Amino acid sequence: MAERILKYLSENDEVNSLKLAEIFNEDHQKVVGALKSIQANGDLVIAEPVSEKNIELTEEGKLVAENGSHEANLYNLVPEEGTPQADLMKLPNAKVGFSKAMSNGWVLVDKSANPPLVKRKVPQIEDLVQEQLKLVASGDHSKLTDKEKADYKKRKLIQEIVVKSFLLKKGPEFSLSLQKLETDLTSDMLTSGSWKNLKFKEYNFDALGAPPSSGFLHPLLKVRAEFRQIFLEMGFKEMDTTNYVESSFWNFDALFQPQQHPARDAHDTFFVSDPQRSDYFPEFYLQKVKTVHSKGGYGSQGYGYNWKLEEAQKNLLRTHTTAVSARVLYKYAQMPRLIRKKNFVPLKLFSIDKVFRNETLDATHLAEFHQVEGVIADYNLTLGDLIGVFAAFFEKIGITQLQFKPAYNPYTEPSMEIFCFHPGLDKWIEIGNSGIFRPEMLLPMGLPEGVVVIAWGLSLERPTMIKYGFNNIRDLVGPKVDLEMVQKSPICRLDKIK
Ligand SMILES: N[C@@H](Cc1ccccc1)C(=O)O
Repeated sequence: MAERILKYLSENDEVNSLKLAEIFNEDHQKVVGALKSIQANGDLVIAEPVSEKNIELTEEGKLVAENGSHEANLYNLVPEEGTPQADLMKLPNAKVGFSKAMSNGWVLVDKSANPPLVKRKVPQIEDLVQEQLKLVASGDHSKLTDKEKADYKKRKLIQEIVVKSFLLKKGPEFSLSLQKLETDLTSDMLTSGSWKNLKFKEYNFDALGAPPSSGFLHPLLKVRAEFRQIFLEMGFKEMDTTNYVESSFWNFDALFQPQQHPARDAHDTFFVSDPQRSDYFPEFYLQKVKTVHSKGGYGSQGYGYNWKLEEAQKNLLRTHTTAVSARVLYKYAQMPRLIRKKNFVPLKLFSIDKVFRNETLDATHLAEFHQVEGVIADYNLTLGDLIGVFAAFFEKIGITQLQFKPAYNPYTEPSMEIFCFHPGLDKWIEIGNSGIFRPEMLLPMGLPEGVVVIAWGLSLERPTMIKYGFNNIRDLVGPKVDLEMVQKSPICRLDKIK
């Protein structure tokens, strides 16, 4: 094809690529493809982009061109003696057909009859609409007046399209043949020095690449990747959240949640039946947790109840990733070198993973979801720091308007619910929960007094639903998910809202 184009140009001064496609009886796209490979060889051909407006038939327009206009079809159905209007109106497209046939003066309504009859007003008609649309179909629309074009456009019978093509002329390096371009620089070419005389194909950085046949990332994973990137940019390290099964001890007790706390109830928590219990706990720490719950300490009076090991041993599907934060903070507190007062190494941690709650399922709730959690430990942190970190974190995901509402968590004091203004939905929505971990949680772990830990958590599903415009969580997670949606969803960018 490329050589045919060059030959044609050697005999003619210029030609449009659309015209060439017609002459060669080939697809225009193929001509353009061949043109690109000629251009890769150098300035053999000059190609000026041309864009022209054209009109073409819509799907409905094609039907009319083939079978006649709605008004003509209606007229043809009206018998000599007339027909009841109600019967006529049952036919497809009768409404448009009738009103056009009336305004063309083709039919009339005889109201003296009962029921009223539609009758022919003229003995014969000419279906100009069909004739003109046939012309458009054959590529000639010069006979249509602007008014007619506007009318057919309004009736959605034709549509305007922009046709892009190229005007081709000989270029300064014009030649009749193409040199084969090298795509690889080989060691042979280097040792023999032949590369000096060879022409190399240019990289096409715009190439789309072969579509992968599998391995598409689900939108949730795309948003997770974006959140992870933000945490990493802000200097956070990722916690290992690979164990979904936790003991009640780490999920609740370590977090100073009393054993009668309603969240432990089977209504909210999925308990594991096999293995039902965990046996190993760091004994020294366990005793401290027991004491702080039952008797208090560190300036707290505790809850004053009889803390039971059996309750703490119960295995469950973790209800929040804060269980992992507790484990990691405890481990950290066991590393004396890192937590020594004068050179305490501050911690910035995050995790994004699944949690499980036995909730009533509805359009926005499932029994499992992902939590995005951030934790910072250092001396002298305040609520102001917590708010400042949020401002920075949420700005990176495009949320700039934040509001906080006092809340209650057994393990944080103070606690704040985080709301953001969503310009798309035009309202304030709750996106997360946060707070400063209580001394009753941190001091039994062995963290030095004075170390403050601020933390927050949000769901991954909510921003994903907002970002991708889902109203029902079942469209995003579960057996009803449309796999094509997964393949077609674009990369998520949590762009800044200006
Ligand atoms: N764990 C809390 C979120 C949270 C994390 C850290 C601090 C405060 C709150 C929840 O499940 O909602």
